Amino acid sequence: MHVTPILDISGLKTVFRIGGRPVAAVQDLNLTIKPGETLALVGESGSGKSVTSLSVMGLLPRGMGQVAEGSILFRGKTGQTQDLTQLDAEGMRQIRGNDIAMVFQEPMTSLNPVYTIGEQIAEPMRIHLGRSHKDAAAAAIKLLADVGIPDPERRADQYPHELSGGMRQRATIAMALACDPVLLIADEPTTALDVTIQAQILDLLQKLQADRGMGILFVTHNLGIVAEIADRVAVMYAGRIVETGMVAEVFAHPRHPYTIGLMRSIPKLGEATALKLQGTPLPTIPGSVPSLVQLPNGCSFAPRCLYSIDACRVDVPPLYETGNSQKSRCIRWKEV
Ligand SMILES: Nc1ncnc2c1ncn2[C@@H]1O[C@H](COP(=O)(O)OP(=O)(O)OP(=O)(O)O)[C@@H](O)[C@H]1O
Repeated sequence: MHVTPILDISGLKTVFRIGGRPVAAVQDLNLTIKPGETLALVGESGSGKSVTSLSVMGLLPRGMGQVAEGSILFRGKTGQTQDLTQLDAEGMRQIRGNDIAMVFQEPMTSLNPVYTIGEQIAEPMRIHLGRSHKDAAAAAIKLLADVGIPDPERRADQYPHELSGGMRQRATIAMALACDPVLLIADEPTTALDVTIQAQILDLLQKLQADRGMGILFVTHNLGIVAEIADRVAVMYAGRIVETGMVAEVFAHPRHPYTIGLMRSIPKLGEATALKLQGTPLPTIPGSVPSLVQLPNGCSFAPRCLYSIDACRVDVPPLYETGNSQKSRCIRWKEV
C-alpha cells in the first residue's frame, strides 16, 4: 500500500558563509519519512546531520546558514502539505513544538531552569492547542506518567535541577509530545546519558512511537543505536548521503566503504571492555572528515578509502541503486 510521506526532502542544499563565501554543509540530499517510521541519519562529527535537522526545523543560525536549493515538503496534522523552505518565521513557529517537535542531546537546551517541569510541559498545549491552564496542567501530569516518571504529580511541581539526567530527558520527551506531533526530530537524545539509561530512553521512544504513530528523524553517530531503533538509515559523509536503505539490508551487506568502516568501529558485546583492558584503542576509520571549504575532487571519501582508484577522484558519484531498498554513492559498490 502506498503511504504518503509526512516529510519529503528533495535536492536540499544548505550553505554557510565561511570566509565571505558560501560553503555547502549539506547538498544533493533527498529523504522521506512516513508516519510511524524511524529514519536514522548517521555519520561522523561534521558530516551534516544536525544541519539537515536544523534545516527542517527552520532553526539554522540566522544570518549564517540558509537553505539555498531544494524543497522540504511536510504534511502536518491538518493533512495539508507545505514546503517548509517557503514559510516565514511566524509560519515555522506555528509548526515547531506543535506538528514537529525536537529532542536534543542536552535536556537543559530545552528546559528553562526557572519554571517547573509541569509548567514547561503545559505551555505548548496552551499556546498551540489553546487549552486552559487547568486542563494543560492535568495533561502535563498524564504525559509525565506516559514517559515513565514515577510520582508525576510531585515531579510536575519540581524544577529541572531537582531531576536526574535521565528523568530530565524523559521530561523533555514529554514536552516534545505535548501537542501530539506528526514528526519527532531526535538529535543524539541519548548521547549524554549512561548506557543503562540510554537503553531505557530508546525503549521509551519506540513504545511512544508505537502508541502514537509519529515519524521519527533520529540523528546519531552510533550505528549500534541505528540497528536498535531505525527502520531505514541514511549514512552521511561530508554533507552528502553516501548510502541509504532499510536497516536490515544495509547492515546485511553494506555497499559503501564508509558504511563498512563505521560498522567495523562498533564494538561487539564485551569487546570494548576487553580492548580497553588491553590498552588497545577501538578500531576507527583512519584519517578525518575533509574540510567543507576544500572538498577533494570526485568522491569525498576517496582519500580515506581502501577501495579508491583513479576514477573515484574525477566526479562525485551518483546514488546507484544497489538493492531492493538500498542505494550507494560508490562506483565500486559491486566489489565492496
Ligand atoms: N554555525 C556554523 N557556521 C559555519 N559552519 C557551520 C555552522 N554549523 C555547521 N557548520 C558546518 O556544517 C558542517 C556540518 O555540521 P553538522 O553540525 O551538521 O555536523 P554533524 O554531522 O551533526 O556533527 P555532530 O555530530 O558533531 O553534531 C560542519 O562541519 C561545519 O563546517
